[in-house]
Amino acid sequence: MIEIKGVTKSYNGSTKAVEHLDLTVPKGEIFGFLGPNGAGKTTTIKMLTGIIRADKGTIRINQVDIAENPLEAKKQFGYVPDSPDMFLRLKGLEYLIFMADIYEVPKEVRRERIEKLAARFDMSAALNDPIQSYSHGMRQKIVVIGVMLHDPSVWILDEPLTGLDPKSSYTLKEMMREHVNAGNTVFFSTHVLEVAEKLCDRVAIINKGVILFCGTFREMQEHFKKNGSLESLFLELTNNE
Ligand SMILES: Nc1ncnc2c1ncn2[C@@H]1O[C@H](COP(=O)(O)OP(=O)(O)OP(=O)(O)O)[C@@H](O)[C@H]1O
Repeated sequence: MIEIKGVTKSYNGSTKAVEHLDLTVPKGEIFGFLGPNGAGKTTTIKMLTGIIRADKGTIRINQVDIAENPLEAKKQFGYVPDSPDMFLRLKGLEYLIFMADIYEVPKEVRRERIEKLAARFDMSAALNDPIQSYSHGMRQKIVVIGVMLHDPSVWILDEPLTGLDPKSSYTLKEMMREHVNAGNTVFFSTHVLEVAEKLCDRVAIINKGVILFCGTFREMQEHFKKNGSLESLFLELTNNE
């Protein structure tokens, strides 16, 4: 479960990237975070994951406050950033072992999980190659596998489907659904309305750091239809597909 209350963040003391954000994502839900470029999605995700601190407000993951108890809070979630270009000199397998070590996944468990997840994402044959040699989609997949290795209950994914081929994208979406069906939480950002429509139980729309809507996709469509001033934003999002 994710609870964001009264969260505000400015950069350089002036640019308000996020203002008075309130959001609760319960267990059992895939939650889509939508918004145009520069809306505040990545800033929110960086605060959720403890990479940057909120100026005001509280963020709790499974009841654990990210500012007060960061280590315990970080054990609750797995995070896939918007850019998977990291640890490029490591081989895929070395990266996964590194992730398993950090999260103290026992040796027998990690081997089984690596085999299973690599097979599911068609990555088994690439595990002994350096990440540097991977395509964008393969880098994305190795990061996703690394996150899933410690089996966190909350997944926080920043544009996770960008660059994935249709089969891997299908696999990841299928895994998101399985994860929430098992009583867990998935929070992900996207520009793509179609993905949100098909996959999310609820969505929020953020623009210029402010939440404009939170509810089901169908409710959102109704909301935008009724509110003419929001129509252009809706079109902007649609045009990003
Ligand atoms: N490190 C930073 N320093 C100063 N301003 C920043 C910084 N990071 C983000 N911003 C500003 O904060 C606002 C929100 O940016 P953010 O990256 O959170 O948006 P986003 O919704 O993730 O956009 P995108 O979809 O383009 O990734 C923007 O106005 C951006 O220019």
